[in-house]
Amino acid sequence: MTAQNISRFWEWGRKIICVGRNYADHAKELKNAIPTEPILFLKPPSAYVREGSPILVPVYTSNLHHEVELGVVIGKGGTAIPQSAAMEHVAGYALCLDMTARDIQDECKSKGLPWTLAKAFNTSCPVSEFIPKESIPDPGNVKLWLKVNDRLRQSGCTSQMIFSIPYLISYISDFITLEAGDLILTGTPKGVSAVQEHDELQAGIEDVVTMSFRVDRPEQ
Ligand SMILES: CC(=O)CC(=O)C(=O)O
Ligand SMILES: [Mg+2]
Repeated sequence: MTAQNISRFWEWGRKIICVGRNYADHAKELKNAIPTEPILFLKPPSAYVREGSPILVPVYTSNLHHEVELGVVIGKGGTAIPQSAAMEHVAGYALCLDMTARDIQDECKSKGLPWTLAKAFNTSCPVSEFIPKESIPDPGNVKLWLKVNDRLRQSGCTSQMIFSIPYLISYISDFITLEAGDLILTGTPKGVSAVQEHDELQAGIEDVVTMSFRVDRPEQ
């Protein structure tokens, strides 16, 4: 195997592990209980989409939501990683969107079914360029924002997370072995809302990165 460059982590074909309801203000806006333990779900590597390519609205949803999130890129794998060593496993970060077919998620929730079709479809994980670890000295205190067609929809700070990044790395690695190239989506702050075909999404981490994506329908 040729040497892989972590700054192109989306090409590694590794796991995307997502944390749900990690911000109390978002849990409340969807009338969900505040979790006492992290809620986890997965996206496949085929969910990645990079700037220059569109976010495609699945044909089966009429309520596709944006969720802006800080992504943590794992640089060194491990199992049962203690919180005290967790940050040694981080290579860097990425700004991410957890695109969610909210109507499908609501239906799955009411039937007690998994969220796969709501969360893991193609292009459900737009990502920014790789952000080296040194560029975000305190990942527990960074401001995230998202605009749709120039209107601010989400603005939050990772200091509002219920479970910290070291806690999440340690918790996840107790159940799922982390590997270099894995990405952890750390949850979204409040302000999630629907997007439509032709919308322009812009998102950023204050003073660090911005990215933009257009929303489209797949060709039939
Ligand atoms: C209710 C959700 O979709 C959970 C989620 O993904 C989040 O970021 O919170
Ligand atoms: Mg999310």
